[in-house]
Amino acid sequence: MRILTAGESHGPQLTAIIEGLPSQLPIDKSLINAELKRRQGGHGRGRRMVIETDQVQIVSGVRHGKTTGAPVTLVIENRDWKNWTSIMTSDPIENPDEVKKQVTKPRPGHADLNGGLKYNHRDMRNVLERSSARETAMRVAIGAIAKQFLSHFGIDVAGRVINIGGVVDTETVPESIEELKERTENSPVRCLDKKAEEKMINVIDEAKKNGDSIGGVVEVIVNNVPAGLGSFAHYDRKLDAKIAMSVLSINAFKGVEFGIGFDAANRPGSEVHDEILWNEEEGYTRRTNRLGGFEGGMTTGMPIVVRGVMKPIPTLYKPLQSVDINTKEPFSASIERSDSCAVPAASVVCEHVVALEIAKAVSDKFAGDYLEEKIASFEAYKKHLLNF
Ligand SMILES: Cc1cc2nc3c(=O)[nH]c(=O)nc-3n(C[C@H](O)[C@H](O)[C@H](O)COP(=O)(O)O)c2cc1C
Ligand SMILES: C=C(O[C@@H]1CC(C(=O)O)=C[C@@H](OP(=O)(O)O)[C@H]1O)C(=O)O
Repeated sequence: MRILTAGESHGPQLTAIIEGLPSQLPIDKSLINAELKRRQGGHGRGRRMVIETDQVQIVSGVRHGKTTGAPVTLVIENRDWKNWTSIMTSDPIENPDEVKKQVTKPRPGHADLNGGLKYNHRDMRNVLERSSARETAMRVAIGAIAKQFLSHFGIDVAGRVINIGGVVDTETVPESIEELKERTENSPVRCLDKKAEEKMINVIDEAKKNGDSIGGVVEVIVNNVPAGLGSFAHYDRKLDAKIAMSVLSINAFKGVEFGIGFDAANRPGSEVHDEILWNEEEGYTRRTNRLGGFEGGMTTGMPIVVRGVMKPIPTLYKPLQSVDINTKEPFSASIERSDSCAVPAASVVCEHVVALEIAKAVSDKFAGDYLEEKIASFEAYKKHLLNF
């Protein structure tokens, strides 16, 4: 599967092309829109989310509700475009007043300065438009199609928030993924524990009041993954590595761990590795899942448990030292519209980027140009797993 996204945050639209989906895959647009709505929510989001009501348009590759095997093109319009048309389109030479609106004050923590230096943009709007996490709306739409594909293989993906600004949700994940979904859906910060939820909301409100921002940790769980997705044979076929790359590609994500993750450094091997069991109904299973579903770049058949840490949002109302690239003078940050915490939204994004990597791995392993052909290959492999 190959995927390309394009589009500026305040341009007319986001676009994606997905190539390599099998034909005959039913696509339910309302399920994609429901995921887009989930991404727009969460306590701590800024005013932009009041303007946008993200809806996907499918403009190629799907006919009568099913993929044809041709590239699928998705479009999400930016409602905010109408408020930015002049800034986005006026020529600064013809309209010198527009020069005043150029972005010359880079924000520490955002892509502004490095992007300006690299691409020689003295108006760093040319950087921020594309480095904006607006792009994650399209990543969710693509991931929502990946989830629909995975549902035919019984694979289910869900996510939650486990830390905001140091307030940790220590509640264990319920065994039923449906229960996990329902409980996090009813939380404005997408966590499980109600006491932690209240504290997380307070931490976000406090940060906002102080002109500051706050980050956190999200967790994604993937159930019913067969053993053997990915490969040990070459570095760029290791599925845990691909997932790690995808999680780190989410704006503001700075670290990834699987299962007990970094805590593995503090334990002896006997308290890290997952003992192997066998029974007739399930074949090979594990006594524990401390490695989060991966050994040797391949799935073990246990649930995948992956976490990502998001740094606090860079755009602050409280000034941080920076330099105007024209005057070279220090400045105090001007007040701009921004999220104060986007960790709950990012947990939805994380679910979808992980879903896409799993979908690619399933699609690679189970041959077929149409869905039923892939399912037949998957069923044969499941028999092999039981007979091995
Ligand atoms: C869902 C989401 C919403 C975000 N909203 C904002 C925002 O409102 N303001 C901001 O400065 N950064 C926001 N960010 C983070 C920036 O996009 C990110 O820090 C920037 O692209 C620089 O990339 P890096 O932090 O990965 O180095 C958001 C990130 C995500 C995932
Ligand atoms: C538009 C989205 O998030 C944006 C991500 C973002 C950034 O710098 O990453 C900055 C803000 O953009 P704006 O300045 O237009 O308010 C967020 O609103 C979105 O999530 O759909």
